[in-house]
Amino acid sequence: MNLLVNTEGCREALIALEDGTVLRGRGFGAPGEAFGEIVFNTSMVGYQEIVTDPSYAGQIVTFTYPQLGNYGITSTDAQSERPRLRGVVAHDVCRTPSNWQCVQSLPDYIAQSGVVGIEDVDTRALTLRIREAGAMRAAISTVDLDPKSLLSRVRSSAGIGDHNYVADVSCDGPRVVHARGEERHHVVAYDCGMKEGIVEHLAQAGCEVTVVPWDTPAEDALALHPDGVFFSNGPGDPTSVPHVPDAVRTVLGKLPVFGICLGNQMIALAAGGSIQKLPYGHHGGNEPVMNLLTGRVEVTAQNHNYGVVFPSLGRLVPELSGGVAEHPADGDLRAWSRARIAPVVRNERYGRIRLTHVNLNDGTPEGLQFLDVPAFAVQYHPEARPGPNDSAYLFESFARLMDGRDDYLAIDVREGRCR
Ligand SMILES: NC(=O)CC[C@H](N)C(=O)O
Repeated sequence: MNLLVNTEGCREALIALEDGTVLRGRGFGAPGEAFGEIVFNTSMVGYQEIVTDPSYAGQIVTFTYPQLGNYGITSTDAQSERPRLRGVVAHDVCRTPSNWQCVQSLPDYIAQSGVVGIEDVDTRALTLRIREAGAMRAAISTVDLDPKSLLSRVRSSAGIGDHNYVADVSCDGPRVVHARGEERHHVVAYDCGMKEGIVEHLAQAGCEVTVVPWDTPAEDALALHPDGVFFSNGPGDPTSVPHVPDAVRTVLGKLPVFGICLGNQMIALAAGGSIQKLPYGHHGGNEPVMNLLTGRVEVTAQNHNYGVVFPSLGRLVPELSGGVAEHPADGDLRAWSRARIAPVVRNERYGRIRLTHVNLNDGTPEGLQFLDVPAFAVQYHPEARPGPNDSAYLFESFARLMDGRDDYLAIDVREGRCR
């Protein structure tokens, strides 16, 4: 019998939310305090990929799956060099993981990076609060155990939009990742907090990838003579990120462009579109999305709080939108998926832009294709770290766009499967 008692998990801790919710639990990870925006993630596996996803910078993540850390931390699954989120909220955390690849426990891993965790929390109740009140400011503390005091400090803390988190998580200088197998194209990838899984998928699609810092002038990127430019995922409020929409604008029309998540938002902003904050975002591994060009539904991995307002990109072109001249009055884009139409708007800067993907849970836009310049983007995560591989074909789509093909998006999902 193992008589060793691990006292590390016995620290008392509080979590306080801006709406007045305060829950008591036990600390794990680093002791101390974490202030940030609270969101919930519904993935059932993949906590290592989630805690190392740079898009969570500035956020506290509540895991709805009740047990966290069972298979430990491996040397292969991290999406960046260290945990990037501010805090972790869990129901039950495992300190004795079991997995042949395990190199460390989750609590030790996040402690090393100063990330504070709280467990023994009713994460279902907490998630219902976030669903009702929306993503909001919150704090975990193992030092301030007075609910009133912690709550008032949460209410006077900075909001996520007050800081450009992209600058915190991007790389310091360029690096090159070689294509797997035969090199088909050279891509410059703007690292706004780029997940390692995206770099790998681009390399697997035959791209030599030059990863560059987020604020690289577009002229410097073009001077590398790439075949295409990629704009990555990243943290925070997209309207607080300077430079990148300008870089998109310089590149659009000159070279093929692909964007994922924050990259999609940067491309929409470059086209003069607007961004809205969703109530509690999409953070999980089972969001159904319809590809309006093929009618296929992809089960997707997602992690975003903001979304593009599709009508803000332009007026509908009825002859390319099944004769429809008005955007759906309630803003629910599932009307287009039911009608099996991929509507097209006329954008003042870039001409025709097509809606290619729609979220079937809430009718928000998930993909855009520019018809008069070579560019497309998705709001979700085709690299799926963690998540299903249904959308991995989009990396092959980018390669085909760089080959000059028009039909690059309407490919069978099975052709793009992860190798
Ligand atoms: N994963 C991402 O790129 C997220 C984009 C942006 N920070 C959002 O929350 O919407």
